[in-house]
Amino acid sequence: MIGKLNHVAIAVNDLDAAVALYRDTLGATVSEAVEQPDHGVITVFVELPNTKIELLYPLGDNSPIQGFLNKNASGGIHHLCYEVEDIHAAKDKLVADGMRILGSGEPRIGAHGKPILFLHPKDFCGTLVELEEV
Ligand SMILES: CC[C@@H](C(=O)O)C(=O)SCCNC(=O)CCNC(=O)[C@H](O)C(C)(C)COP(=O)(O)OP(=O)(O)OC[C@H]1O[C@@H](n2cnc3c(N)ncnc32)[C@H](O)[C@@H]1OP(=O)(O)O
Ligand SMILES: [Co+2]
Repeated sequence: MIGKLNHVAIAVNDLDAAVALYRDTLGATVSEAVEQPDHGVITVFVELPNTKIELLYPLGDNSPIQGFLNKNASGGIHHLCYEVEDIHAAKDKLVADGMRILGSGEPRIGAHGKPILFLHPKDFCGTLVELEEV
């Protein structure tokens, strides 16, 4: 079902410092910061030859990453995003297999303008998983 690794997301407490680290210290190509009000985060994408790093910073009072940052003061790997061809077919199979879809349970539009959904970390080896239809 899953295809390529679309991105690895890292939650950060200092977005400017994280951008400087990837752009200036590691020499990567880094996007502008984009507010994602529907998701309660600000995103910066770091382009790598084989995948992307998504730097996440909280936006608003109810950011879904705030609890994670409260527990991880230095930030840390927040989720992995795998590509799927048909997100509704993927969702139906996962639900049939007893996996929990987070939020409303229905796909939403993500940072790349494509449908995404999130799977509960307790169902996936302690790792929050995002699926993105490509
Ligand atoms: C920009 C759009 C999009 C894209 O296109 O790329 C994005 O990436 S948006 C990114 C931000 N959005 C989300 O993360 C949405 C899905 N996340 C959630 O719904 C919540 O963050 C959560 C996963 C349900 C966690 O909610 P929270 O309130 O912080 O914690 P809980 O207490 O409910 O956590 C239960 C349990 O799970 C552990 N946990 C929490 N977050 C993670 C994580 N990122 N990775 C691994 N484990 C995680 C948490 O520690 C709790 O465990 P216990 O302490 O053992 O109970
Ligand atoms: Co993501």
